[in-house]
Amino acid sequence: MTATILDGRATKDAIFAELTPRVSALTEQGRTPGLATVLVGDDPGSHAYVKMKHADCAKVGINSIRRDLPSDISQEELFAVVDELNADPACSGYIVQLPLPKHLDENAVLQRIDPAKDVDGLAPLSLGNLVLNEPGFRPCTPAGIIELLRRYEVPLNGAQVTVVGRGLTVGRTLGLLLTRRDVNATVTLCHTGTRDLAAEVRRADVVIAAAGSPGLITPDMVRPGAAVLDVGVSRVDGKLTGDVAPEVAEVAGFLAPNPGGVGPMTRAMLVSNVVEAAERTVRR
Ligand SMILES: Nc1nc2c(c(=O)[nH]1)N[C@@H](CN(C=O)c1ccc(C(=O)N[C@@H](CCC(=O)O)C(=O)O)cc1)CN2
Repeated sequence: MTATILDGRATKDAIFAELTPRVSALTEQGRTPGLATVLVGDDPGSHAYVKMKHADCAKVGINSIRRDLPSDISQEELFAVVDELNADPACSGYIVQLPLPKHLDENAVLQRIDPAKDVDGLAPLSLGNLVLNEPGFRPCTPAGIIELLRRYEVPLNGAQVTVVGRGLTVGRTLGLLLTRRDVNATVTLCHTGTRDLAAEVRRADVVIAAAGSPGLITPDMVRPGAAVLDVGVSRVDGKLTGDVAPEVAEVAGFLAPNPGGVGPMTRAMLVSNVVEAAERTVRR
């Protein structure tokens, strides 16, 4: 068996094609959406992601604003940038690229983002809305994973999903989205304290690997026919390496590779959230 590839790049392009007329309609009304990014420091991965986000904006006709800041910026100086973007009418929404340098309080920064502009869905109010099942922006990677599975018709209703990794941007928030009534999956959230990871992965219909541990998921751990999504990011000898061993493609029914799977979907969901933020904004 060779897995059907869950092609995140093609799916992102399809989503962009759906979003472009909505952006054009806003532009005709003088309400072109604007995405701002806040990038602190010189981490090459973060720089690459931010560059891709601005290229995406250009593709669909969204304005972009960049705030690239030095790694020794103080908390107060960073707050001032956040406050400026909260007040800027040209900015429909913005993201603070994570992780931030260790001396900065990430949670305090996320807390300061205007919830109406939180297109990353990672600020406390957005996370609270997710827990309470209230409308609001959803975190981009979990939303992208569910959208990718939906478009390839991988069943989630009643499915056993094993998520590996409990980070904020993927595992923790994905568990909340997958267990909503409208998705209805049963979720096992694994982490470094999980006693028998292989057993948890083996009983899954869908495996989402987001541990950042190269080659962690091996073919013997995967139930034949299962859907496997590789979200882990590590650099091995300068090369992007995922959590899923390449041989898993011979056992899985569906595979979201890394790169080319969930990463582009994260960006598609971000652009979608920016368009929604601009549509919600009442003209002054
Ligand atoms: N504020 C946030 N910070 C981070 C998030 C996030 O959702 N919000 N998630 C990750 C990084 N991330 C988004 O910022 C991200 C990861 C991957 C990709 C992507 O398109 N990857 C490509 C390949 C990239 C490469 O070759 O290096 C792919 O998978 O095909 C986009 C965005 C952490 N920080």
